[in-house]
Amino acid sequence: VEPISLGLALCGAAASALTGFISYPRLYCYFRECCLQREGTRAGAALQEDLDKKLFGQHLVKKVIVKAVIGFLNNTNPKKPLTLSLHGWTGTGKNFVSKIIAESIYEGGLNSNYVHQFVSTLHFPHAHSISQYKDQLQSWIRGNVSACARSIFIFDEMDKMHAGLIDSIKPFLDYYEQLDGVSYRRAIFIFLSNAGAEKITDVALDFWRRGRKRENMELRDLEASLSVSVFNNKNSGFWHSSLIDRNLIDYFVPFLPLEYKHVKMCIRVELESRGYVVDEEIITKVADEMTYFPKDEKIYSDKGCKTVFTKLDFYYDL
Ligand SMILES: Nc1ncnc2c1ncn2[C@@H]1O[C@H](COP(=O)(O)OP(=O)(O)OP(=O)(O)O)[C@@H](O)[C@H]1O
Repeated sequence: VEPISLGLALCGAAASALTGFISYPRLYCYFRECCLQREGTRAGAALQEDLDKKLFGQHLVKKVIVKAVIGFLNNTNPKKPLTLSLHGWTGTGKNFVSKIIAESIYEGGLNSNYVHQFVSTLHFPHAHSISQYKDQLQSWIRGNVSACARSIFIFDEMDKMHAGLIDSIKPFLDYYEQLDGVSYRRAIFIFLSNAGAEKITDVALDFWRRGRKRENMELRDLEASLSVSVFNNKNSGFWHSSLIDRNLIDYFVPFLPLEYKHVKMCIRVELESRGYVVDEEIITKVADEMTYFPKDEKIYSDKGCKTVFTKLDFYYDL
């Protein structure tokens, strides 16, 4: 074969491979991450499985998240983006659940090019720069949703966000078909916050004191009062926010404070994932080292499952 015809043949092969890639986008996405990579049933199954296996003590969260996210992914014509506001005590799984949602839709999870995380104290630290942050946030979201309709935005530490900043994204969360040629209706916005944690704890404690089972707690026991308390909380990032006022938050998701037995479950999973032998004595020792509230009953871990992992290092270094 002459070099020139070999060259042509190779070009032909490359071209047909390229056409193959273009006409088989799924194949292309097998090698490179794609927007809308995993949808509907596949993403839903992954989400359900991960929540069932990995998330402890949060029956309400499982129920709401599965229903909200799967329903949204299966909807071919959503009227607005999905907006979830996750609330609860520290270490109860808010970041963990957002990671699970991201991983169910994009294999790369939080590292995916289509998943964007904002941390208030890191990305929006200065009160005097709010107007600049508002512009940046809008153009950042516009740019990313133009590139991929199924973009996921996670706003951590909402309670530390300066009041008013989050309202700058209101147009994107509303029921518009398009804004300047961009449709935001397939995007997902997740807000994380400790605001409302006291309210959730009060309801949980009340249940416990009345001898009722935690698992019998229903969303309606919490959701309405949670949204009101977040709206009226000056340190919630949602203080008098038009996002709540205009009902643009689809779900307020309450994370219950974790009990001693849940802390033990977290430790056990961590031991298994590190490949250590599961030693019940160590699990009990680490769980006993955590502090629990309220002062008298000592039911809930005041750091949830946070810090149990570093405590484990101590035992296994000995
Ligand atoms: N309910 C839970 N079930 C299983 N593991 C959990 C749960 N809650 C927390 N964890 C474990 O503890 C770690 C820390 O929790 P996470 O970062 O999700 O807490 P958080 O609610 O976001 O806290 P903060 O409000 O302080 O940001 C998680 O990565 C996970 O390993």
